[in-house]
Amino acid sequence: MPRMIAILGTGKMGEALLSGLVRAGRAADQIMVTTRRPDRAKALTETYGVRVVTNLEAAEQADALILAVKPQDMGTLLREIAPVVPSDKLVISVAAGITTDFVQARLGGPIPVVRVMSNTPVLVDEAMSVISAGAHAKEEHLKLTEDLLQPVGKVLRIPESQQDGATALSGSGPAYFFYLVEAMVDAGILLGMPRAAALDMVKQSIVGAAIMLRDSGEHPVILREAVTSPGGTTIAAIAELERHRVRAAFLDAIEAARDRSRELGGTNK
Ligand SMILES: NC(=O)C1=CN([C@@H]2O[C@H](COP(=O)(O)OP(=O)(O)OC[C@H]3O[C@@H](n4cnc5c(N)ncnc54)[C@H](O)[C@@H]3O)[C@@H](O)[C@H]2O)C=CC1
Ligand SMILES: O=C(O)[C@@H]1CCC=N1
Repeated sequence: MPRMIAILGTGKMGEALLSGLVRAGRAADQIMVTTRRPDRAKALTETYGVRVVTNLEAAEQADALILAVKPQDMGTLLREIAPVVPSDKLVISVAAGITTDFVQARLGGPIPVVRVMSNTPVLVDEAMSVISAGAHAKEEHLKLTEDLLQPVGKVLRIPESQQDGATALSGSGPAYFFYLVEAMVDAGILLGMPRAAALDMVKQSIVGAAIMLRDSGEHPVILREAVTSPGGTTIAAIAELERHRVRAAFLDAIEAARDRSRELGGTNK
């Protein structure tokens, strides 16, 4: 395990990872964070007891760097820290679209880079994190990355060529489920239910369905068929979803997210 870890760019994702490291038992004095805003620095120190440092201090002093700035800010950050990052430092990038080649080229030298796409359920130790090794990252670097991420959820190794797809599927994935919940609650309102009651019904349904899917080992088609009585209510709803081409909309939507991930990597200089 790296003795000192630094998170550079501690926004929503950076903080989610920070909270996971702390819950997993890492001492606050073994984590450094960087931010752009002084009020954010104060809040992170007060909440987690971690040291807020500059990007250069983090890059010099930490054994592993987690880069969690937006893809659009990655080029600037890498240019800033490149002069002080030694070639044996593990660099983990969690940014959508940013390739390990992009990071290596800007840091210079044979730096071990691991690309990660996680998601916000890191906050409840139920993240889906997918990881890929850059050209100079070895088994030990993948193992270290897994050790960091396993306490906050599931970790899967994938080829880097699948990272943009995974970003669209599991990185953005939680947002699709929240969107679905919003839409279903609206349907409850349309049917005359109080908002709070509709939200309770939908939340418990999605949690129950998610746990069945995870724990039963059954295929989702089987689970859906078990709900769908012949001539019943569910098939009436499914018929409307099919009529509105909701499945096709998901295929197009996730393809668009994959394309946007590629674009974010490509447009950054
Ligand atoms: N939000 C999400 O669900 C997920 C986000 N990601 C990735 O995580 C990264 C961050 O995303 P969010 O946390 O949503 O964005 P965010 O905007 O909340 O966080 C980025 C943070 O980096 C800081 N920052 C920017 N440039 C900096 C610099 N040079 N030095 C220090 N701090 C700097 C910003 O002030 C901000 O606090 C992105 O690359 C995104 O693709 C990955 C998976 C899921
Ligand atoms: O929306 C985004 O760009 C980030 C990457 C995956 C989830 N959120």
